[in-house]
Order: sequence, then C-alpha cells, then structure tokens
Amino acid sequence: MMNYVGDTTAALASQQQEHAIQIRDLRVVRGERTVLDGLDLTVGRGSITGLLGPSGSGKSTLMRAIIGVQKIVSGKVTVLGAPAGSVQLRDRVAYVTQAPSVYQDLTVRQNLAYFADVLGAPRSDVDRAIDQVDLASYADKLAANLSGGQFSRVSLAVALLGHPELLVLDEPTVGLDPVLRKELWDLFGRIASDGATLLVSSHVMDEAQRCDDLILLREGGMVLAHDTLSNLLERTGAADAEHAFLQLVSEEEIHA
Ligand SMILES: Nc1ncnc2c1ncn2[C@@H]1O[C@H](COP(=O)(O)OP(=O)(O)OP(=O)(O)O)[C@@H](O)[C@H]1O
Repeated sequence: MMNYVGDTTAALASQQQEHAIQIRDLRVVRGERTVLDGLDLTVGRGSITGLLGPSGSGKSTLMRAIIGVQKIVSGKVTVLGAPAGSVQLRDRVAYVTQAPSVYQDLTVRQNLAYFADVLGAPRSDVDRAIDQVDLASYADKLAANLSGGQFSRVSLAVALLGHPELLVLDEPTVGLDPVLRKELWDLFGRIASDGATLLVSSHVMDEAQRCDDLILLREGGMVLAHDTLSNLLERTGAADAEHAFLQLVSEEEIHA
C-alpha cells in the first residue's frame, strides 16, 4: 500500500514536472476590472506557445501571474512544478517585458555582464548569450547605437543568462519590421530546439505560424482556444489565424 501511495505521489510529481505551466481557476482583478476570470491552462515543456489576443485581452496580466508578480484574487499557478514566483524558480524562469531594461549607455557586453552579476549567472554566460542572439560583432557597441531588432536581441540575451527552462516574452516583436520579426522568430526556434519552453505573446496573428501551439485569448481574459494552428484552421475552416480567431469569437457569441 505504501508503495502504491509512493508511486502515485511520484507519478503526480513527475506529471507536474512535465508541464511548464499549470493554471487552475485563476482570477485576477486590476483596478475595477476582472481581467482573468476562472482561467485554466496547461502548457507542456519544450515548445513555443503563442499567446495571442487583442489589446487589453489580458496577455500581459496572464504572463505577470505566471512570473509571480501579479496579485491574484484566487486560483493556482504552478510553474515547472513549483508555485509561480517562488524562490526556486528565480533562475529557471526568465521574463522579458514590453519595456526592456537594457542600459543605453553601456555596450552590449557591459549590459550582459551587469545582468549576469545581478542574476548570479557565471560571467562565462555573457559571451554564450551574445552568440546565441547573433550579436557577437556588436558586443562592444553601445546599446544606444543599435537598431530596434538588435536592441530586442540584447533583452533576449539577458533573458538567456543562466539557461532558463522557461522564457516568458511579452510582445517581443512589437514595433519591428517583418524582416526583424522573422529574425527574432528564427531565434526563438533555435532557443526552443535547445530545450527551453517559450511563451510568447503577440497581437500580430500571423505570428501564429511560428508557434507549436496557440492560446487564443479574448477580451475578458477568456481562453477561446488552445490548439495547434493546423487544428484551429481545420476546425474553423479559416485560411489563417486571424480569421480562425474571428470565427471562434462569433461562434462564442452565437452560443452565449
Ligand atoms: N495597472 C493596471 N491597473 C488597472 N487596470 C489595468 C492595469 N494594467 C492593465 N489593466 C487592465 O487590464 C486589462 C488587461 O490588460 P493587459 O495589459 O493584461 O492586456 P494585454 O492583452 O497584454 O494588452 P496589450 O496587447 O495592449 O499589451 C486591460 O483592460 C487593462 O486596461
């Protein structure tokens, strides 16, 4: 009997370990507004999940809850098997916000070295992270003199210090032209193929093509769908993610 209980506990623990993110009945209120209302979500490991939805649908709020910086009213957010925001997740989870914290008056390498010290990551990580984002030839340039795409890659390099298992990226391609967006998505693909899990938000629906899995959020913080793009297109008969989204919204409205 003891063995059975032990096995079950181990099985449950390993099942939780397999998930990068597990959210149960999450409710978040910001100001007067209920932003997330009973949200359930499970994200597997080692993939790129796109969090897509219109502006104000709650993408950033959900990401903040996953990082553990958002005050929640109720529910449970488990990340890599531990409660969101807990100390043991500090160097296992990285978060890049919409306002990147890169110092303009430092070079790329100086920025990375500074953040490596702050995060307690080894200095040897600095050049590895710079290489990973393809900025080796810009390492000694001031961040202020970089292009928009290069600047975004510096934030990403900071996030890669210490080899995080989960990267949460809040609209990393916002304001970038299509060529730079493609470059950045290629980079996300390389990071995921090295074994990390990425949760990437966007309100540009065509970025759905670059994700293994999609979470479509609609206003009111409701998960409209959580599926692969090909399944969503098949289900809705739509030609692209944007039309699939619109189709799902109108189906919801008919059934409401
Ligand atoms: N600090 C705050 N105080 C009160 N309400 C807030 C605050 N921040 C966000 N909200 C509200 O919460 C809702 C969700 O905002 P959130 O930033 O999570 O959406 P989003 O989907 O990330 O939007 P965007 O794509 O524009 O970044 C919005 O209605 C917003 O007005």
